[in-house]
Amino acid sequence: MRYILTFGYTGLCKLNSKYYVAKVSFLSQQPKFTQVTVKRRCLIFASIFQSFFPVNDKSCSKFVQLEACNISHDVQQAVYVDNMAFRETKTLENVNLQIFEGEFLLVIGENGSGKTSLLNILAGLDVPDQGFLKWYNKKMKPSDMVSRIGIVFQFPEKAFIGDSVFEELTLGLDHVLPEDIEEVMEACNLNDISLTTSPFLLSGGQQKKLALACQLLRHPLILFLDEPLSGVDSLSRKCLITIFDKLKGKVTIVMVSHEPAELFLRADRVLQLFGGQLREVPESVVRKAMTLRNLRQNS
Ligand SMILES: Nc1ncnc2c1ncn2[C@@H]1O[C@H](COP(=O)(O)OP(=O)(O)OP(=O)(O)O)[C@@H](O)[C@H]1O
Repeated sequence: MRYILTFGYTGLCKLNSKYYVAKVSFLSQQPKFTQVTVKRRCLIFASIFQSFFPVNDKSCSKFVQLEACNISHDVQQAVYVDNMAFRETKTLENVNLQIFEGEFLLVIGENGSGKTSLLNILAGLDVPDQGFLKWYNKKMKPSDMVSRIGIVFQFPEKAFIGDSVFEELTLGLDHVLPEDIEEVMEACNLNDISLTTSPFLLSGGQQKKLALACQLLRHPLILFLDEPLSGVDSLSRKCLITIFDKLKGKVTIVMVSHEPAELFLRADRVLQLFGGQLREVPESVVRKAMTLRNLRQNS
């Protein structure tokens, strides 16, 4: 079998000598095809792609010939951090961490414990003073990672630059189908918002959902989410959690939260930042915390 794929969830296919991008939607999980000019071929993470769109003769519709090259099955670690310290914020010391492809990692910790600092380093926005960090066993260059990392900041409005919701959603993207926009807006419970509205005029919760919608349109390999549920109402909370459930296992998610009730049992691992170091919260502790919470809610 031959196929060419660009990074992530985007497949390149050939039909009648023309190339098409097969975008596999996070949300509907259906491939959509858009004609493109091929600029480069590169390594793909077949395991991720296949979880969405199993690549075999049956799953490719008749008219799609998936072509050629370079498939890597051995990429397991999305992020590897060795003995890292970040002293600028006086928060992180000797942090060791491996994040696996497709994992949903939840990082908890008190205010000021360094969760955002850690996220910024993992996303390549800050450089540690000590230790090192690599993505995908160095198979991806940091410059390539930039476009493959999605980050939703704690205060996303600080990062908005578009004059309208539409501009914010499509900034830097070549091919955006109107139905893709519609799909993410609906999934993020933003369908009542006009695309011409300024992102700065949205409420805090709407801005958070817009920031996530922007990232979903970009099909990141790793999604970093800083307090995604804070400041959103219960309906939006449910809708965001539904999105996280859909993404789970298909994209690597690193989420920071200090109010993790709904997230505890969804995460594959829960890590706590304490005294500058990361420690794993055992599953038994997570389950006990959830049981106590349920008991309190029901009493
Ligand atoms: N740019 C900066 N320069 C210096 N110190 C900083 C900077 N940013 C954050 N800090 C400090 O680093 C510490 C950790 O901040 P960080 O935002 O990483 O914590 P956090 O766990 O995300 O907190 P919260 O839960 O309140 O969002 C805090 O004491 C903060 O004052």
